[in-house]
Amino acid sequence: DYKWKKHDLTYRIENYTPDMSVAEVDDSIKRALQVWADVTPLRFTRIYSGTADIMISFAVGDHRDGYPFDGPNGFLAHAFPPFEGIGGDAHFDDDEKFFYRSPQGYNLFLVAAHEFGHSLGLEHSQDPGALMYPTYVYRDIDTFVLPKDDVDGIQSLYG
Ligand SMILES: CC(C)C[C@H](C(=O)NO)C(=O)N[C@@H](CC(=O)O)C(=O)NCc1ccccc1
Ligand SMILES: [Ca+2]
Ligand SMILES: [Zn+2]
Ligand SMILES: [Zn+2]
Repeated sequence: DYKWKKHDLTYRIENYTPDMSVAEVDDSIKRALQVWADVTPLRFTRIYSGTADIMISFAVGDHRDGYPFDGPNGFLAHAFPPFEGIGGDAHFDDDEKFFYRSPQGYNLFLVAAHEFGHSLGLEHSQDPGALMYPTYVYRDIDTFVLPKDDVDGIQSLYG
């Protein structure tokens, strides 16, 4: 079980997608981390330079980590479990169209919340209602509540 040995984690947004405004990306990322902070002792602090525990970036195709992206659709993003170095980092495929609030395309908040589950040590879930289910499902982000399977999963690591 990979898990963070500390509860105060830092994150850094290294670059931005042209699909959304900077403020919309910042808010989506912040709220996606808050989903997990709400149910654990974990706290997330944003930094603007240097190396954060969770380095967040948008990339296309081969971006030199051995897991190249694949153009539109297919893989949307990936994140590394909490081991040293690249562990925790989340990469988003910028060949996707990310949205802030529209049900079309892919909602950045939902994708990021899923990825940060991986960044914190969660694997995929078999529960079709879980956020950590392997494939993206649109959900109304205004009424989004972290499904029980995901709460149980993260609390088994950091409860
Ligand atoms: C084997 C991994 C690298 C596949 C990758 C993933 O799970 N990233 O976390 C991924 O991009 N999965 C696609 C689905 C797929 O490739 O079939 C996805 O939609 N991931 C983002 C996602 C999944 C569930 C809820 C929200 C977002
Ligand atoms: Ca893709
Ligand atoms: Zn990557
Ligand atoms: Zn995943």
